[in-house]
Amino acid sequence: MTAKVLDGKKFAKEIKENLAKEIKELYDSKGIVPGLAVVLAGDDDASQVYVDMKEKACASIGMYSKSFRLPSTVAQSELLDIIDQLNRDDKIHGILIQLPLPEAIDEKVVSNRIHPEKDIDGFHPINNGRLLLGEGDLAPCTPLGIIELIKSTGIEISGKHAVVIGRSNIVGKPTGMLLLKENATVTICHSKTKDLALQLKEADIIVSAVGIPNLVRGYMVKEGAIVIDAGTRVVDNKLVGDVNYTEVEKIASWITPVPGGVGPMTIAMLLRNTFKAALKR
Ligand SMILES: Nc1nc2c(c(=O)[nH]1)N[C@@H](CN(C=O)c1ccc(C(=O)N[C@@H](CCC(=O)O)C(=O)O)cc1)CN2
Repeated sequence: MTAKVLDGKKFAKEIKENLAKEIKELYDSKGIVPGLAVVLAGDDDASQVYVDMKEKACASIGMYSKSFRLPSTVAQSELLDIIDQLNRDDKIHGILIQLPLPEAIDEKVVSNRIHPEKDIDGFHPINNGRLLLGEGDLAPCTPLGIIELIKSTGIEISGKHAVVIGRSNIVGKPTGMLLLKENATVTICHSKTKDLALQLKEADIIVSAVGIPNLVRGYMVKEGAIVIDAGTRVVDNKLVGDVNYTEVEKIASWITPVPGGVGPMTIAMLLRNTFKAALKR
């Protein structure tokens, strides 16, 4: 068997084209233009690229965007003031603090300052709590993109055994919750998991999100599994995931590439969350 490729880049483009139509309809019917504010602090190269990508994506679908590019020495109080101002700004429906933040800044304090209705990253404890309860609209973007990719295979998630590798608050845990909401039986593996291969062998769906190249090998994967690679690591100037693609594509039914799989879906879901937040106003 050779796995079919889950082309996140192509799928994200289709989602953005649909959103562009919906944004036009929203403007024509209610005069509302969804607005996203992106706050970047520090000079992390990858973050600069992601913020540029977000600005371009907004412009391409007719969404208003406003960016703040602050030095790594920015005071936490200044960041909080900016968020307070954006919380009050009627043109802004979504606020995103690009992670990682400089070390001196408390990520939790800053993220929690965003009004839950404008928290299009879905990181606020209120939105996390809603996700845990199987309610709410604003879940984190990468996990939402992962679910969309799995659904696009046409394979029913309900009743399947899904194994998520990684327990981060941004990807692993919320992906587990979203899979549970879709009635999968979910196992979350992490650095203390004793026998990863044993867990994976029973998985119909594997989502790996740890940033360890070559973690998921061909022999660990069940024939016909869907394998989603949300890991990212730069090795020799190249972006690589967690999955040994060459080995796993021979066993899986569907597989995401890195790059071009989960990454582009993150931005598509960010735009969709911002649109949803604008609809609620
Ligand atoms: N506030 C947030 N910060 C971060 C998030 C997030 O969801 N919210 N996620 C990541 C970075 N990220 C978005 O912010 C992101 C990562 C990767 C991609 C992407 O499209 N990657 C491409 C490759 C792009 C390239 O480097 O050339 C791919 O995988 O094909 C988009 C967004 C951490 N911070």
